Amino acid sequence: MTTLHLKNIVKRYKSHTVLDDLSLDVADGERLVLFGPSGSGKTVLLRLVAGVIEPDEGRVLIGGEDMTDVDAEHRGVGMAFQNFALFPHMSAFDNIASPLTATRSSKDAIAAGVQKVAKLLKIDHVLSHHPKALSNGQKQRTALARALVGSPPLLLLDDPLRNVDAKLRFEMRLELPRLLAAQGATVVYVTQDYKEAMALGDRIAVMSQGRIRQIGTPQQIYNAPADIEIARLFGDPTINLLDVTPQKGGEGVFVELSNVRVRLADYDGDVSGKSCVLGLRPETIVFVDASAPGAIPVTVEAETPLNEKTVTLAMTARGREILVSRPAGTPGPVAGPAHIAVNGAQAFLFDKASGRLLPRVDRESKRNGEAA
Ligand SMILES: Nc1ncnc2c1ncn2[C@@H]1O[C@H](COP(=O)(O)OP(=O)(O)OP(=O)(O)O)[C@@H](O)[C@H]1O
Repeated sequence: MTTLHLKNIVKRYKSHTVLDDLSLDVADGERLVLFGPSGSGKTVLLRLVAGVIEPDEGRVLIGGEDMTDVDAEHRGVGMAFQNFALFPHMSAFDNIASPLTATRSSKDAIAAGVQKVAKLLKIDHVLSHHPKALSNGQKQRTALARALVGSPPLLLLDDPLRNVDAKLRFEMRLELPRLLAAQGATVVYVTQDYKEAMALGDRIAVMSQGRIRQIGTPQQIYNAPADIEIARLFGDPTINLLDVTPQKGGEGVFVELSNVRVRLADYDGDVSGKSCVLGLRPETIVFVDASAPGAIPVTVEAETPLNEKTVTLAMTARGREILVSRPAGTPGPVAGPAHIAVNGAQAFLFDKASGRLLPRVDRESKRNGEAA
């Protein structure tokens, strides 16, 4: 295990600033996921940590040591990239063994090391095969095995599941955390898949345009996305976003949806009269009877049954579209008039002009303040 510190990294390609004064601290043994849209700079950042490319400005510290000017092979880093990058003329065994061969380990030690990691990744039966005789999933595991075999204290994984089929990706998403924990390395893991990010990361750094926009645990980011763009990146189906102007009434702050008041318990009067965007996760909305308190009339337009959930598109009287998600197998309306209820305590308010999440009332400190 080791630590990684990036200090004020700048990387430019001609006039294009790809990494823009980026700083990042990864703790000993932490699994940090770099998550962001295509082109946000994730791969460049990883290659820079590996020592494959140099920053224009800033420092890279591994285990507290300044490695900015140290060659890739002397950084003690294991890497696996999305395109596998296996040597085509070598067997899977030799591919996996290559980092150990480079350090002149004994033949027995190499064989034992390769066998152990190949068994862990369930590719011990294809070790004699050349890459062209391996499935994509086996290639991906071979590349991963090569990254793991030298037990590097810092492991860099660049979207290693991108080129594998959905079934294997699902399995690996379950297996990888255990595997990486057993390895005991500090891990920086790149993905464009928010589910993978949430399954694998102790923390997630959300990147966009060469900067880290938010960093936190998966739950922190899901439950308090820093802005609308991040809220949209996490969640399937995507979060509902509705223009609203909160008001203050006797019972606190509320917004009106089809003339029905939805109380926002986590917000105070500061947001009253502001142009806002209300964020509602589809899984926090439920279908209810017309007589239920807070029932909002809608028309059900379409229903999409997926494996684990059913997603319904509903339309309010004012023509606002709302997605509702419920676990598969639970009953709900298929078409026509219906009613939904919104849980205001699980809603977000974003400032419409800046897109930033508006601060919620810290109930704990409020309570303490009142007690004092
Ligand atoms: N060698 C290079 N020369 C010029 N521009 C480059 C080079 N390498 C990367 N870039 C640019 O840097 C930006 C960030 O690229 P990067 O590969 O890091 O994105 P990414 O977030 O990893 O995307 P993806 O998820 O699609 O892999 C892109 O605009 C890319 O075109």
